[in-house]
Amino acid sequence: MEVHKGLADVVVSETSLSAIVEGQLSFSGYNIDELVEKDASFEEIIFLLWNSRMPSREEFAQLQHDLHTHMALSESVIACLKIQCRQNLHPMSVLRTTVSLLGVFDPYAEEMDERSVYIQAISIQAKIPTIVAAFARLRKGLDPIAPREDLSFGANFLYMLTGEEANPDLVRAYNHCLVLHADHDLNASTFTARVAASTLTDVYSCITGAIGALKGPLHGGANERVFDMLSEIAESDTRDVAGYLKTKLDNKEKIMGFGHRVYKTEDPRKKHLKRMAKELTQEFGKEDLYDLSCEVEDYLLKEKGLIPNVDFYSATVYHCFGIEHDLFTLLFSMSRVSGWLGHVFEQKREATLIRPRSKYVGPVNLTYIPLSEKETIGGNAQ
Ligand SMILES: CC(=O)SCCNC(=O)CCNC(=O)[C@H](O)C(C)(C)COP(=O)(O)OP(=O)(O)OC[C@H]1O[C@@H](n2cnc3c(N)ncnc32)[C@H](O)[C@@H]1OP(=O)(O)O
Ligand SMILES: O=C([O-])CC(=O)C(=O)O
Repeated sequence: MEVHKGLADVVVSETSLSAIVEGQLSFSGYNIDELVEKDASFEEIIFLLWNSRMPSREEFAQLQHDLHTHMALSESVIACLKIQCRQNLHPMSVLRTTVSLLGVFDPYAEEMDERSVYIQAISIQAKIPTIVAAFARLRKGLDPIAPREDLSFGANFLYMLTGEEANPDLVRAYNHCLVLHADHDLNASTFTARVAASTLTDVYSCITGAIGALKGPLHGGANERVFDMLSEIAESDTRDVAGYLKTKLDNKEKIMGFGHRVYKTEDPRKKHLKRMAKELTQEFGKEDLYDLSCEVEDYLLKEKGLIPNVDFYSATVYHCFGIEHDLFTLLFSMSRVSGWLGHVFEQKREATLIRPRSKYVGPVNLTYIPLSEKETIGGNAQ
């Protein structure tokens, strides 16, 4: 039995959502460079990932309407968020629990017909930004802000965080982030969603599992830790980039935001995020953060041949949006959920159970001794 550790390079399904070919990333045939350069809206990408084609104007308007209809949170969900504020929980755990909880309040949650599944999907997609913004405010003792029907998906999130409309440059940059993070082949969280969907379970279960997988530091959780690392270097007395990284590498620690299972020369999303990091740090007088990031990138490429992944420069970009660093991975999930849902639909249509094998390497032919025949430790029978 040949073992494919980590399923590296194993092709387990077909997809028409995203493709990585010769280092280029495309969504249903549209290169991400063009989508970003021509300012495709994140809502168009949601439609694209769910339908494998771009929307007409009418379809786009309908999707926006559906999103706005489902954005608001019920009092019950807000009450549960308040309870979670009192615990020392990571915000990704709060999101995971709250998305699962949405299913409790959704009368369609256990229905499997196409219309019900669409309502479950649109509700999850629409509510995640509202959950994140409400949680960000509640934990500071502030009231949540209701979503507005006249704002785009990204603008609404930034508005619900602060109660102020964000400036158009920031909204544009945030839309680019949403587009860039939307889907990415069979990454770990998408695979998690597809494994769950392959059992024909409900949509809430699939997305709850995917959020749990994205939270891990080797996946989406890296962006938060990138910021921890940059802060640690910046706040140290010496600001010794080379010394800091060398010690980590000598200790065989992984540097967050670097390395990738598929990309070995460049992550095609990086150039966009690096450009945005440069522009936004200039706008907000945080050039030191950008310069430090470039120093880290140069050192790791030169010394170890390591390249930044999507999580490296996104940390600096999200910081410039004024977002607390423990919420960074939630921003990622706000976008990636569009891809997860597209994959859930695709997997349900494929209707094949995902069930690989493992090679057994444990002991064999042991003799079972009943508990009653076992001596107790120290000889004292209970
Ligand atoms: C959205 C995303 O999920 S992007 C990824 C986010 N994750 C991170 O940034 C966490 C840090 N990176 C990593 O842990 C890894 O690069 C992963 C998990 C992303 C990819 O892992 P794999 O494809 O299994 O690569 P693998 O671990 O085989 O790495 C190959 C070599 O590069 C080294 N390497 C890879 N990434 C790093 C890193 N970030 N820091 C230090 N060394 C690294 C490995 O130690 C290994 O070295 P070796 O051959 O001497 O043992
Ligand atoms: O594809 C991966 O393994 C990780 C990644 O870059 C992503 O999920 O965006």
